[in-house]
Amino acid sequence: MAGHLPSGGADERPVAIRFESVRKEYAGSVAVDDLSLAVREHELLVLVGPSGCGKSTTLRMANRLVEPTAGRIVLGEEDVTDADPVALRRRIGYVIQNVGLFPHRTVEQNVATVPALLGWDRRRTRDRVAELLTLVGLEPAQYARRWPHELSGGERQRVGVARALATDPPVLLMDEPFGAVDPVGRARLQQEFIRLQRDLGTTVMMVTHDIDEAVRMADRVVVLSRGAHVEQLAPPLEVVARPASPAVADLVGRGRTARLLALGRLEPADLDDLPRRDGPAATAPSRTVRLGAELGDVVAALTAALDAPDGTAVGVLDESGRPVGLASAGSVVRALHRLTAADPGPV
Ligand SMILES: Nc1ncnc2c1ncn2[C@@H]1O[C@H](COP(=O)(O)OP(=O)(O)OP(=O)(O)O)[C@@H](O)[C@H]1O
Repeated sequence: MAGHLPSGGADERPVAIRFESVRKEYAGSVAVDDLSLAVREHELLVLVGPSGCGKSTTLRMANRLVEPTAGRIVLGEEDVTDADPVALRRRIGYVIQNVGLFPHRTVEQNVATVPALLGWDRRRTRDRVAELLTLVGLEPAQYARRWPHELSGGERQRVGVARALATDPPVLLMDEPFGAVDPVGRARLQQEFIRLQRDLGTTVMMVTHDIDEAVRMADRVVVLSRGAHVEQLAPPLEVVARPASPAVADLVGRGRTARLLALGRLEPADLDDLPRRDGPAATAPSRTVRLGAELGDVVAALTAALDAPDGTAVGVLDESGRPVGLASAGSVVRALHRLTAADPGPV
């Protein structure tokens, strides 16, 4: 799912938000020590790290809900510390856990919060609300007049996203946006949100403490440790395959193989050769996968093939459906070695 930006391409894009040597102290204790970080336009950047490492503080400094003690935050060309905080927050969408919908306003009124502040006329507001509710998968006729307490957790979260997107802000900040949603609803919301974000091209900076959510959603992951110290900033597969420090390895450690299987893909170097035509008669495997398939899908195909007479390998087809080799358990292990090698080239 992740990694839709061209390899390395994120670094060539213009910067949407830049943190320059940012520091935040609370009554003498340091929440963010010395953070420098650039969020590129249109990217979905996810901050992940243990509780108390400074993720929320970092996010909240971008829209001036928290004032930095030192350093600069630049939004596009503009120093955020010079911006009027209220005007700034209208330009930056913000979604938090449990959404913070206004309980005594309907769904429609909640989504229309910022348009109302901006003095949009009724018709424009109503059209935009309908458009946004449709965008986040809530049928306007069914949902616009409901109250927040008449919604499920996932539906509330969708309304929160619609509200944050009401004026089509170029930048969206999200703090544990799906934290209160059950695991099944959460996975669906994540997928839908990624699609929405790509369609709209919104730059998103998101905070989570869930490494799985981070690697599933991010274009790039920032792993933080105490004081918002950057342990690693890289695409998801790189973080999982080659943790840059013991702290990252610790975060990724449990379930790392499963994550590699979800993120890694089958490449030509992983394959077993096709049986030679003049060799012992071999039946073509009945199951096949595509070159470039997720390793997890290769494992699933191998597992399903176990009952077949030729059960230790599956055929591999290229884009045009031509057989190019076989994939066995050995292929999967080779792929894992390749991905986690010290210098595997671009991933
Ligand atoms: N308003 C505040 N006053 C004093 N200390 C604060 C305040 N807000 C945060 N802190 C402290 O700053 C540090 C970083 O907090 P922050 O909320 O940014 O962490 P976090 O990584 O988002 O944590 P979590 O995942 O638990 O939400 C913590 O030690 C916290 O106790």
